[in-house]
Amino acid sequence: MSSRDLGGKSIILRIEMDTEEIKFGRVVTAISESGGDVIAIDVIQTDRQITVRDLTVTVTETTQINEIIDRVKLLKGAKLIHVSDRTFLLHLGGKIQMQPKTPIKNREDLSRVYTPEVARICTAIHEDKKKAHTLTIKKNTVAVISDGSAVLGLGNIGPHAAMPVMEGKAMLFKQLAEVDAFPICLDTQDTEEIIRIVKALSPTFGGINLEDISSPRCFEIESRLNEELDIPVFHDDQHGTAIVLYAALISALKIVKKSIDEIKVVITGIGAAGIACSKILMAAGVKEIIGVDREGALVNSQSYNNEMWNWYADNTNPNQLSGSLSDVIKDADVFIGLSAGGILKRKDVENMAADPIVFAMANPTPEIDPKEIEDIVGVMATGRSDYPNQINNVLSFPGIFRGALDCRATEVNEEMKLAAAEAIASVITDEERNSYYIIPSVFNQKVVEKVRRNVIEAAIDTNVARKIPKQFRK
Ligand SMILES: NC(=O)c1ccc[n+]([C@@H]2O[C@H](COP(=O)([O-])OP(=O)(O)OC[C@H]3O[C@@H](n4cnc5c(N)ncnc54)[C@H](O)[C@@H]3O)[C@@H](O)[C@H]2O)c1
Ligand SMILES: O=C(O)C[C@H](O)C(=O)O
Ligand SMILES: [Mg+2]
Repeated sequence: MSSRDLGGKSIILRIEMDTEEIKFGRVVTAISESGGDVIAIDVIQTDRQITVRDLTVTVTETTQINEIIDRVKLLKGAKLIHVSDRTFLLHLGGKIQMQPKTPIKNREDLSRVYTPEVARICTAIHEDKKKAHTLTIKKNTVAVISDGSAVLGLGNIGPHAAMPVMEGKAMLFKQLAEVDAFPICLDTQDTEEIIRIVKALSPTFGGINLEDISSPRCFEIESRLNEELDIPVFHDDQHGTAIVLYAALISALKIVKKSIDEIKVVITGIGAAGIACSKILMAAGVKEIIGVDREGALVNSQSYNNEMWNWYADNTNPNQLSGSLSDVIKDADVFIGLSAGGILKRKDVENMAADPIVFAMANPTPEIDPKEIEDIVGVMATGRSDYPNQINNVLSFPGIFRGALDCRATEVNEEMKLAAAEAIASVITDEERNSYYIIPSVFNQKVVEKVRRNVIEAAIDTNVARKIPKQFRK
């Protein structure tokens, strides 16, 4: 695969040219020398001397966009009128909208959906609260709630800046699983206040997907809400990620022919995702996990100002390896990155055991660029959609909530999470599996249906389903 196939971004440059001063070919050459690839040309206006063209240009790195702009501005006879970034264009006005299910065409419709007839529905729900599940959007609606404190790997960028990610999650819920999801970004990072607000919002929703809330606050917020609410509360960055990671690791180990109880795993970023992934791997039989955060490997001889880290240090790193990532990664079979872009070096991967598995899952920039190590890895994966092997929680959250809503589950318990991981892993057959295809694509239609089915079965088996969907009745 060429580097151009990976991570392409495109911009449209509107350029006015004085044909007596500059030839079009010079403009194209300048763009390509700055790393851009002109993939389409639209003539907007032309007369004998002046022509205006829109050039669609793809780049592999965002930094190349500025280089191209600066270079074109220097060309004598060419004037850059404007630059449109297609990603920004797509975000104008946000990415989702509300739509009524039925039109209000006349007075009769009006009195049904609204006063006076709607009052009968309100009274029915007042008399039997369960009816909210059938007579309101609660049946099919999930809140995607963030406080903007750990947005992708961008960190604490606040609630306004978190919104595009939450809108994106809402789109995916709808497109992949027909779940109506509503993004809500809170202007508070106070644990108690978040718990209070989410509880107060909960009557509207059939489930709560917590997103991009940093650790350790995310643990308390999720567990308290789960105790206090009767609808599923699921922190996507913890469990959604762990489920998909586990499915991908089962598959990758088959390729490198290693057994789960013999591998040494190094995980960077001992936050929400890193801790949840570690726990699922321990439950699956991994014996040696070393967690590395900013100050190096977590060891139980140290006491941390973070209860989760103290627990983590007591329950991992059996050989008490200490030091930096480069120190502890020697002979590791698996690297799992859930920290920040660019922190893993080629030298570190060279020091790993034979056929190393590298899952660099930080978003949007992975811990290492796959191109740097493609010749030395056994299996490589990232969290991004523009590289092969996308290990991203989008493979789990749509199907999990689809299943949970369909059986009106009161929670998403451990059995349901494991069942979801098995469902994802089962989509790829032994014949299909190869090092570039360890995990199904987000667009593989079998994923949501298999996850949904497994989640409902596990919910029924563990008595957390309040409704048995028809196809599951014995
Ligand atoms: N691919 C996926 O599906 C997926 C899912 C969840 C999270 N992630 C990614 O994982 C990362 C962490 O997300 P989170 O929700 O756990 O956030 P978090 O804030 O809860 O945890 C991040 C942890 O990484 C540590 N960290 C940051 N920079 C580091 C560095 N240079 N070296 C070592 N440790 C470092 C932080 O100290 C923190 O403990 C983000 O990049 C996020 O995009 C990916
Ligand atoms: O949003 C994503 O792409 C995955 C994950 O939830 C993350 O925070 O990185
Ligand atoms: Mg997230």
